[in-house]
Amino acid sequence: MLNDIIELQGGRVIQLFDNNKNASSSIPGVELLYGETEFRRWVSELNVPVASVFGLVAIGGSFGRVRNHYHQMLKNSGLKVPSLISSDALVSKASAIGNGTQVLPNAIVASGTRIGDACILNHGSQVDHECELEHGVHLAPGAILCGCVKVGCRSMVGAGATVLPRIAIGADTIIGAGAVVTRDIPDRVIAFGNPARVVRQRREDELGE
Ligand SMILES: CC(=O)SCCNC(=O)CCNC(=O)[C@H](O)C(C)(C)COP(=O)(O)OP(=O)(O)OC[C@H]1O[C@@H](n2cnc3c(N)ncnc32)[C@H](O)[C@@H]1OP(=O)(O)O
Repeated sequence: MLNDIIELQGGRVIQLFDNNKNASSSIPGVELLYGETEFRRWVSELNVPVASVFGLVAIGGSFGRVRNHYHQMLKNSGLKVPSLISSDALVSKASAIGNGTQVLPNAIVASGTRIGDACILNHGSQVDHECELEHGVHLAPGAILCGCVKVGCRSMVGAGATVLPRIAIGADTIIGAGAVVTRDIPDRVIAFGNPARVVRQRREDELGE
């Protein structure tokens, strides 16, 4: 989908990178290189100014920490890391969206919201007035944040979950798909159900590198 949005906006993907040696290119005609060393070599051999090339991290799921890491790596390499907003999303001019954040088709962002860097607002997600999302948050498809909700760094709100007004969700937390969140949820836990209850802590190895 990111490639579709990029092409619709007149851009073109020229290179893909992955850490997984078994991965293959998802875009016909676009080469896939592996690992950070290859990335740095590619940047050093660019025959255009590095700041004229855009970079984006395409890592979803609950890997906010990994997404933030590579977002920072792209920025440190000198690439431009803009937000990518689908023309089929509805984003209030009175909202602030951070670098590297991706807003996919049918997402809605209301006025007075503040969204950090390297976030994903997936298809059909809704962020109502005056919400605050820290860096690396992922709203899965159809997740709904009512007004004045806060979501901490790297947390994920699962598909179709609803978070009631003025609720605060901590950092590195996952709200399970379909949950209805009626109370504040702390850092680094998994919570789901209606009403959502904390089910367990997240282990270090679940947070990514
Ligand atoms: C484009 C995209 O696809 S973006 C990605 C979108 N992905 C999502 O929205 C997924 C969000 N993740 C979830 O909802 C996951 O199920 C998690 C994170 C809540 C799983 O948490 P875990 O602690 O690992 O739970 P686990 O999978 O071991 O399941 C434990 C029990 O909870 C139940 N359970 C798991 N998730 C949920 C849920 N969201 N709501 C209700 N019950 C659930 C399971 O059925 C299982 O029940 P059982 O013990 O009776 O068999």
